[in-house]
Amino acid sequence: MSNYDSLNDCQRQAVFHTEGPLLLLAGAGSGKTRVLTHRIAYLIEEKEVNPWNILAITFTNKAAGEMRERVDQIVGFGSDGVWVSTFHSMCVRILRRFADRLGYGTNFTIYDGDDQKTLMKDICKRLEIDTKVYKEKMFLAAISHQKDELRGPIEYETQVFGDFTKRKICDVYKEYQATLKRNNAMDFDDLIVKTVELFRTCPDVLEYYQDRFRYIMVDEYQDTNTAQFKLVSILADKYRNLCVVGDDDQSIYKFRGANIENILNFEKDFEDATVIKLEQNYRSTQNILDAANGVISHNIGRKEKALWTENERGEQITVRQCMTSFEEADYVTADIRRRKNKGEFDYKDCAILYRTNAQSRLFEEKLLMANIPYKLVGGINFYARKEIKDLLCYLKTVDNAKDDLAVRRIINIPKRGIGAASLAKVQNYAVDRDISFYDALKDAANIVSLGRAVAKIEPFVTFIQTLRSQAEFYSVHELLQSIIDMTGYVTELQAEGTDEAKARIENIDELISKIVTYEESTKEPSLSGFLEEVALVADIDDQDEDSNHVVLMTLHSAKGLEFPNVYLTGLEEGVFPGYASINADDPDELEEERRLCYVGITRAMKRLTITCAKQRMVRGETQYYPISRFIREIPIRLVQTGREQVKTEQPAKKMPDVHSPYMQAKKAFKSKAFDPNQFRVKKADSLDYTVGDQVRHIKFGVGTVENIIDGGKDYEVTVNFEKVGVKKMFAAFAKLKKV
Ligand SMILES: Nc1ncnc2c1ncn2[C@@H]1O[C@H](COP(=O)(O)OP(=O)(O)OP(=O)(O)O)[C@@H](O)[C@H]1O
Ligand SMILES: [Mg+2]
Repeated sequence: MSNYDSLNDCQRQAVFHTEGPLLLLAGAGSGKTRVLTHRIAYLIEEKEVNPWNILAITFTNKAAGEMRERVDQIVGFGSDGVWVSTFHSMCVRILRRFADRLGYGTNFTIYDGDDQKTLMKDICKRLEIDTKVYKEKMFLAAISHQKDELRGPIEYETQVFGDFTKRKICDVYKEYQATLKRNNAMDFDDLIVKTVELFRTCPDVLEYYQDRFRYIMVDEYQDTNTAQFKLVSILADKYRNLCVVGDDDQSIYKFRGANIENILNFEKDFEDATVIKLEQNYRSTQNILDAANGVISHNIGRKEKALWTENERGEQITVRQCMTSFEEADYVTADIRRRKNKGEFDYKDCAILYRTNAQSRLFEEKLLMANIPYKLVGGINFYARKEIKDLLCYLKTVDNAKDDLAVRRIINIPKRGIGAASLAKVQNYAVDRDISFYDALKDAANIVSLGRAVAKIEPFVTFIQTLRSQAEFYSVHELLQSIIDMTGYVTELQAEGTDEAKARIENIDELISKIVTYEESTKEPSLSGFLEEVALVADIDDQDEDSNHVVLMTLHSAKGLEFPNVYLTGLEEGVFPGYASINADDPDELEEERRLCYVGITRAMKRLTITCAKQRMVRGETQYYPISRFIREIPIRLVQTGREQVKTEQPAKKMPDVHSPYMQAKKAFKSKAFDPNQFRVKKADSLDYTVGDQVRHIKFGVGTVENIIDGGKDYEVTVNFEKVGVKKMFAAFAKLKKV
C-alpha cells in the first residue's frame, strides 16, 4: 500500500480522479510528475487496473527511466506491464509490429539528423537543385514543420498555389518521402506521422491499442506538437481517460513545432475535462521561487498562476557580472570547488546551465584543469563518432540492407576500389527499377556499363551475405567482432598507431561493452532491437546517474530536472535573450526566451547563482554585452552581487592578483591572439616532479613527464599518458602527483 498521505489535497484529488479527461495545469516544482507516478500506483493498487492497460508518456528517455523507477518503488512488483515511454519510442514499438500495414518492412531503419542530411544532399543532386540558393537544411526544416502539423506531400501541395519556393519544397518533400520508403526508413518525425496514419487507416489496429491503453497520461504536455496531440486524442477517443500535466509557463519547444495552444485549448477539445491546479512548490526556496515569479510575470500571454512555498526563504540569489567569459567560467568553477570543500554541496548537486551548446567549452576547460569531474549532456555524442558510425552502418546493412545510406557508407570500408562513377551507375540502376541500392549491387552482373567494376562489387555482396548468415546464429557482439575481424578495422587502426587511432580503438571497445550490456539487460536481445535502442538515445540520456560529477547542459535539456545548486550562466542581452528574439517581429519569441529563463531558475532547489560577462568571444571576435533584462526583472531585494565572497574565497597566495591578468586579457582580446591559459597563476610551491618522472592525473591516469616549461605565471607540463597520449597542461591546475 503506497502512502498517499505524502500528497497535498489538490495532488490527491488529481491522483484519485481516474475516469474522464483531466488537465493538471501547474507551475514548476509543484509535483506534477510526482502526481503522475502516484496516479499509476493508485490505478494498479486501488482500482485494480491491469498495468498492461496503462500508458505514460514522458519527454525524454531519461524521464521515462526515472518514472519507471519511481513507479516500481511505489507499486513494488507488477508494474512491468505499464508502458512508460517517450512519444518516439512508443511509436517505434507500435510500428515495429504494424509498419507492414503501411507498406514498410517492420525492420525499418530510423534515420538520424546526419542520415537525413546525406539523403537530402542526394535528392538535391538528383533534382538538380542549386544548394547555394536552396539549402538542404531549409528543405529539412520545412519538411519537418509540415510533419509536425501532420501534412504529407499531398496535403502540402494544396497550399503551394503559385509560390515558387513552396513548389520546390513540395517536389523535394515528395522525393524525400518516396526515397525513405524505398530505403525502408523513417526519420524521427515520421515515427509520429506514420503511427497516426496507421491508426487512421487501420481501424482494427487502432481499436487494439485503444483497448489496450485505457488510461493514458502525458507529462510535459505543454511541449507536444499538433501531431503528438492528435496521436493521443485518437488513442484516448474510446475511453477518454486521458490525463495531461503541464505548465504553460514552461513551453520552450515552439521552434520545434510545439503548440502551446494544445494546453490552453485542452478544455475546448475535451469539454468535460476536469481542471486541477497545483500552487504549492516543494522544490525551491522562497527566494528562488520569488525570482522565478518576478521574471515570468513579465510575460503577457499566460494563465495567471500563484506559486507559493512553505520552504525556508533561503539564501539570496547571487548575481555576478564578470569581466570576461573566461572569468565567468573561473568564477563558477571556483565556487563549485569551494562549496564542495566546505561540504556544502557534492559535485553531483551542481548544474551549470547555458543557452547554447557552444557555451559549454569554457566551462569544460576550466573544470578539466581544476580536476573537477563533470558530465556534458548533449555535446559530441558518442554515436556521432566516425568509427562508431562505420560499425553501426555495417550492423545496419546486415540487419536491413534496404538502408541505402548505410550500405553506401561502408562499401569502401575497407577500401575496395569501387569508384564514384561505378556507384553512380548502380544508383541509377536502382532508381530506374525502384529497388534498393543493395539489391542493385546484387544485380551488378546485369549492369552492363559497370564493366570490370563488377569484379570489385561482387566480393562485397558475398561478404554481406556471409555476415547475414552469421547473424542467424551469432549474438550481436559476436557479429560485431566478426565484422571487425573480417574487415580488419581495428588491425588497420593499430597499424596507424597514432593517439587518435588509439582513442578510436577505445571507442570501439566501448561499443562492444555497450552491446554486451544491452544483451545482458534485455530479455530477447536482437540486432534490430540493439540498433533501435541506439537510434533512440537522446543526448540527455548520456547522463550517468551513479557517479559524482557536475552536470553541464543547455536550458532545454534541463527541463523537468532539479539540482540543489544551479549556475545560470551567460545572462546577457544578445546571448540570453538572444539577438534574434530581441529583434524578432513576433513578441512571443522574447516570451519564449523568458519561459526558458523561468525553467532555468526553477531547476534550483537551495542555491541559485546567475552570471554574465561584459565581454565574450564570438567567432574569434570580442563582443561587448549588457546585462540581460531577465536579471533586471528579478526583484532587487532577492539579489546579492557576491563580489566580497569571491575575493575572500581565493587564497591570496595562489591568486595574488586576480584582476590584472584580466586587464591583460582584455588587451589580448583585441589582438585576437588570446590564450586564456596565458593568464593562469603560478603555483607558489615548486614542482615535486621533473622530466622523466611518472605522474598521475585524476582523469588521464598515469603518464611520463616529457617536458616542463616555465611560463612565468605557471609551468606548462607535457605529459605522455599511457591511456590518452600526449597532453600539455598547466601545473597549478593539473595537480599531477608523482608516483
Ligand atoms: N506533496 C509533496 N510533499 C513533499 N515533496 C513533494 C510533494 N510534491 C512534490 N514534492 C517534491 O517536489 C519536487 C518537485 O516535484 P516534481 O518534479 O514532481 O514537480 P513538477 O511539477 O513535475 O516540476 P517541473 O515543472 O519542473 O517538471 C520533487 O522533489 C518532489 O519529490
Ligand atoms: Mg515534472
